[in-house]
Amino acid sequence: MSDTVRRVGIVGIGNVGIAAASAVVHENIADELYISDIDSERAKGEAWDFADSIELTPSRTRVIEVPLEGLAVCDVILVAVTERSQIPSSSRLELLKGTAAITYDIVPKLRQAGFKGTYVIATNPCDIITYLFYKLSGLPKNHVIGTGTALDSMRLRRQLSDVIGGVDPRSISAFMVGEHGDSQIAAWSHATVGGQSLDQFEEDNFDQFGKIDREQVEDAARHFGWEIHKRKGNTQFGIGNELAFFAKSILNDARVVTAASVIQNGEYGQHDLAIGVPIVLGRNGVEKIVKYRLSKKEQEGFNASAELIKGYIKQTLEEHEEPANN
Ligand SMILES: NC(=O)C1=CN([C@@H]2O[C@H](COP(=O)(O)OP(=O)(O)OC[C@H]3O[C@@H](n4cnc5c(N)ncnc54)[C@H](O)[C@@H]3O)[C@@H](O)[C@H]2O)C=CC1
Ligand SMILES: CC(=O)C(=O)O
Repeated sequence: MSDTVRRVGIVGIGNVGIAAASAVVHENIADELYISDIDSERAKGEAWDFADSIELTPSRTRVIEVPLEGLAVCDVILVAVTERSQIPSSSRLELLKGTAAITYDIVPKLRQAGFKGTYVIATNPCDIITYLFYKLSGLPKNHVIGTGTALDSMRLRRQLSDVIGGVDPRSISAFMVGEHGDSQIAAWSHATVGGQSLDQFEEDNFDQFGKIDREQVEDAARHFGWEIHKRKGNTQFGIGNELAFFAKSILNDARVVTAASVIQNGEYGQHDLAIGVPIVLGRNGVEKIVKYRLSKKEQEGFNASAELIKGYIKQTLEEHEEPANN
């Protein structure tokens, strides 16, 4: 990582990419922001539009449009590619064919161009695409990170906040784990409010808030993305800010605990896949996977989610396997 100039890259400068770019610029996360899109003219237009606003931003982040290989100089590359305006009708998994093809195209090129930094991937289906980035990039496990259930976890804390009297979601520690998709589950066994276990908080405040309908809260968090999708055709600000937060945490060596989709080494009994779990995020990317002792029911849900991801990974690898060279 460069000590002086902080360089962040974004590949795919559509709804999500542009929201991430805006957060990077307005939070002074990078000195230089490199943006790249297959539609290079559009990306150039976005870069020039940012240049127009520089007097009014807290930083002087230079936004520069580059060809894909130009991203290789970055410390962190945020990934928000997809076939333009492809809207899944019921599951993020519907995007896999298109986004896997883009992944197989761009990652070897960036590898060839010498990228040695950290990838942060939002592209859906996030866990499977993250795994493909790991396989194709030649980078160590800790340098390939999917946003995974980070956004879902923010949704969970906000939904929970709503039913416990508006406690600031930042004072709540609660994570969704598993697939960034329908099979994700809430790790209720490890949820805390101001450091107090959620169980104890619920008991102490029963008179005021009654019993927390955990199923309803979890379901609302799991499906909230679709509620937004139904109304505006995409989600962008939650994930755009999340991507910028990941970049900031890496560049500042924040060592913050967040959910993310990362390659597993058996921490949750699973190997050789990317899946959402809590991690410590810092200069080295995944500094540590935080090992929860999930309840039996949670572990079963997590395992089912992992099996689903592994099935799609296997299928995708088979589809892209080079024919045997006889
Ligand atoms: N992980 C998460 O929590 C979230 C993930 N997403 C995902 O983020 C991705 C992006 O979504 P949107 O920005 O709404 O899509 P979009 O269609 O607005 O933008 C995608 C951009 O990728 C570009 N692109 C396509 N192929 C490319 C290539 N080979 N090289 C460079 N650029 C390429 C397109 O030209 C387009 O500008 C989707 O996969 C979406 O499902 C969206 C919201 C939340
Ligand atoms: C689109 C998506 O993955 C989300 O908003 O959760």
